[in-house]
Amino acid sequence: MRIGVLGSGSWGTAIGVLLSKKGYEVNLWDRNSEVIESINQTRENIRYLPGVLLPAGLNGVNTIDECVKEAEIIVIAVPSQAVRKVCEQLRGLIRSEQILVSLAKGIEVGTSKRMSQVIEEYFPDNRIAVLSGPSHAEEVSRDIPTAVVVTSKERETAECIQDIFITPKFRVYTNPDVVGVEIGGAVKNIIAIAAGISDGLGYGDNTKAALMTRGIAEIARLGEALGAEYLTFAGLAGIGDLIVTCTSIHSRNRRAGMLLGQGKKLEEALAEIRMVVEGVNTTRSTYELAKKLGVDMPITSELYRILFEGKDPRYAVSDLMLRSKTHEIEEIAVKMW
Ligand SMILES: NC(=O)C1=CN([C@@H]2O[C@H](COP(=O)(O)OP(=O)(O)OC[C@H]3O[C@@H](n4cnc5c(N)ncnc54)[C@H](OP(=O)(O)O)[C@@H]3O)[C@@H](O)[C@H]2O)C=CC1
Ligand SMILES: O=C(CO)COP(=O)(O)O
Repeated sequence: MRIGVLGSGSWGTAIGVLLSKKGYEVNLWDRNSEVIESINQTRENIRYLPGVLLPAGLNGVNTIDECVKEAEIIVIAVPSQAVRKVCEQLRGLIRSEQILVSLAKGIEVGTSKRMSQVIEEYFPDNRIAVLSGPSHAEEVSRDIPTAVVVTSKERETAECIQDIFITPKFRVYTNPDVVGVEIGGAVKNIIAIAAGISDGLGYGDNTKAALMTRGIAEIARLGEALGAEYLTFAGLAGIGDLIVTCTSIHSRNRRAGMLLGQGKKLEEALAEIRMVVEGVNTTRSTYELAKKLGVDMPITSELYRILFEGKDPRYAVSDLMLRSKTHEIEEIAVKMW
């Protein structure tokens, strides 16, 4: 089987390593031909995944056409705001029997669309799957045990991708809740920036636990308003990914937050990280979406003010603490009192 991976950033490369180690022939494309040349010559992605040997079955290619032409599976591994641009480039190159797998975790700015919705706009006749969950590229590429989830509208598509991606070190579960899996994967990045800010300000474990727990509450509120199943947020794409992103040294979202908490400006933080920090754009799109749907998302709203209106993070924390007092879980309060 041949698989085409679009985007040789850290995640595209790590997934390329996993699939080629499993014996598939993997073509890896990137818009930057120097990266591809360097990958083919040195067998390492020095910029995005240093220290990981790229197997011989992982082949860098220079054109998107060459990458997808003979592939049965096409993996889209670019940042979320670039998914539409890549779909534009794929127009006329895709056959209806090819399965498209989205790895991007974000919500599109301007349309508030999930990534599978963007892809479906361009390729309505193709089967589409989404792979998500707690999975840092630095660990997956080094065979560190990881568990993720794959979702699709069709059970067969999810199970097909499960079979292709699963390894003894990369356990893949299926979940039919496309909305829940995509919302969990996208919105946890907002909470991870907030958790990083808390660390950068020198706050403690209590603060972070509060942010994570109240964070999953607002993620689930948004998800349910969009039709997701509440229990998905108790799973790998929900609390699982939230835990790893809020606590890992590998998380770019958390690291960006730490720099903001230490007093850096957003532009300075992003320039220092030099990789995508999905939570920034997703804060904008989620803030707009929550406003439109009338969903209360206090952490997202405060982060929006910090990122885009220059609010001092310390005032944001105290404004969160001083909100009017309320029940922890409204449904339980109504049921039991
Ligand atoms: N890294 C991880 O551990 C994980 C990441 N993800 C998700 O995967 C997605 C990709 O992230 P990741 O690989 O980490 O990002 P990186 O920042 O590591 O790499 C992004 C890659 O996408 C390329 N790119 C950026 N814009 C475009 C564009 N318009 N057209 C084509 N290529 C483009 C970049 O090219 P260039 O160098 O030229 O800018 C780079 O090769 C994100 O949504 C992320 O949330 C999900 C799970 C784990
Ligand atoms: O989604 C991820 C891990 O599951 C990657 O998170 P970061 O983009 O914050 O590094």
